[in-house]
Amino acid sequence: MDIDSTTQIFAVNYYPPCPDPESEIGLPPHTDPGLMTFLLQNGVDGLEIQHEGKWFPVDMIPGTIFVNTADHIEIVSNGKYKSVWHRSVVNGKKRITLVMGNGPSPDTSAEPAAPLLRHDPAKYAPMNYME
Ligand SMILES: O=C(O)CCC(=O)C(=O)O
Ligand SMILES: [Fe+2]
Repeated sequence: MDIDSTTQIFAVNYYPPCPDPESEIGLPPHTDPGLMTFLLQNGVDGLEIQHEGKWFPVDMIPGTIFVNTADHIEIVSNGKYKSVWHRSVVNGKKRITLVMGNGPSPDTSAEPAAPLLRHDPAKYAPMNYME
């Protein structure tokens, strides 16, 4: 995969305090495009990741950056690293997150890395960022 030029996405998420967290969702389940996503937060937890069909809260260590594997890593690694399904729940506190997504340029075709195909068939067809 050619990564001479890249796509960087920067997003700020604001989750206001919610009086009824049980019946609301901050951000619905999704995976991120790109290779990896870096996330910082204001000390208030709310991110959850899915593992074997169940949701688990991320107990973020203060002062650290949380790194999520994203869609292109799954393709390039031929499925060895999965793109993590995640969502955000709300609670009674204001929550702010800074999210930085990193990936190849939009027209770059991502495909399973050739050395990984010596013993295994390709599980993904080549596709570009927008697909
Ligand atoms: O704010 C969060 O906890 C997650 C944000 C997120 O997943 C995203 O912006 O893609
Ligand atoms: Fe995300």
